[in-house]
Amino acid sequence: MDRMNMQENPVLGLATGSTPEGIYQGFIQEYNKGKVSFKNVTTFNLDEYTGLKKDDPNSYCYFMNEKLLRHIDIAMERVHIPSGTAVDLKSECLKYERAIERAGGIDIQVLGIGENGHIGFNEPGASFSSRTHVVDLADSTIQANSRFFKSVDEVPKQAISMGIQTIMDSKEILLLISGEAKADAVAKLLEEEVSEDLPASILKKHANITVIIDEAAFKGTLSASF
Ligand SMILES: O=P(O)(O)OC[C@H]1O[C@](O)(CO)[C@@H](O)[C@@H]1O
Repeated sequence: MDRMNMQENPVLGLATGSTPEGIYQGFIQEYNKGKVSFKNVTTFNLDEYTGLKKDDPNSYCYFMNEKLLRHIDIAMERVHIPSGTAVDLKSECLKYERAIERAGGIDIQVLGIGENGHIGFNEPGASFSSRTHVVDLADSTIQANSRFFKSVDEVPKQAISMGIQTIMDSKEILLLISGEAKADAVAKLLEEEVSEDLPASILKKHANITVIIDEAAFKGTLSASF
């Protein structure tokens, strides 16, 4: 928050999922206290399901509005979330990359991690050189995210996601890891080499990353070496 205040026009990369909700609550609290304004903040979200309309309660657009955007003074024209209902998804991805470039790149990217080590929706096997693209969701991701849907069959099978290179181009990354369900991914991160089989492993090569992890996700592995 302090660093955000220091910059005149910060560009924030935002994530969805349960993990960053506390940060968004913090933003809203600081805004309500009059300590921070989001008027000059530009945001880019990591990803969006394909096929869900913006007002679908399971879309990431809806999530962002509910959890953060409608509570603060951000200018909606500065908010960027890929459109999962665009007629031409490929050109939507290109448009998104260009918009990030035009904004001068992402200053701080807030990031979570999937149970299978995905970042954004870049599943195991995704190329480290990928840019914003349409992805097929892994079965394990569909299962994990089915908790938000009425049934697993309703979970979209595809999404638009910033690519791994897009994420790595962020000037700074804040990686948040919470809960026992992430413990295996964390153990692999600590033990295994950097490999496309574990998308989050590339983060070890980022020059400016902060990791905040809770005890449950850490599961007693006390010799982290990022
Ligand atoms: O924080 P959660 O709900 O475990 O989500 C894990 C990750 O999966 C995604 O939702 C997929 O986009 C990430 O953005 C998120 O960090």
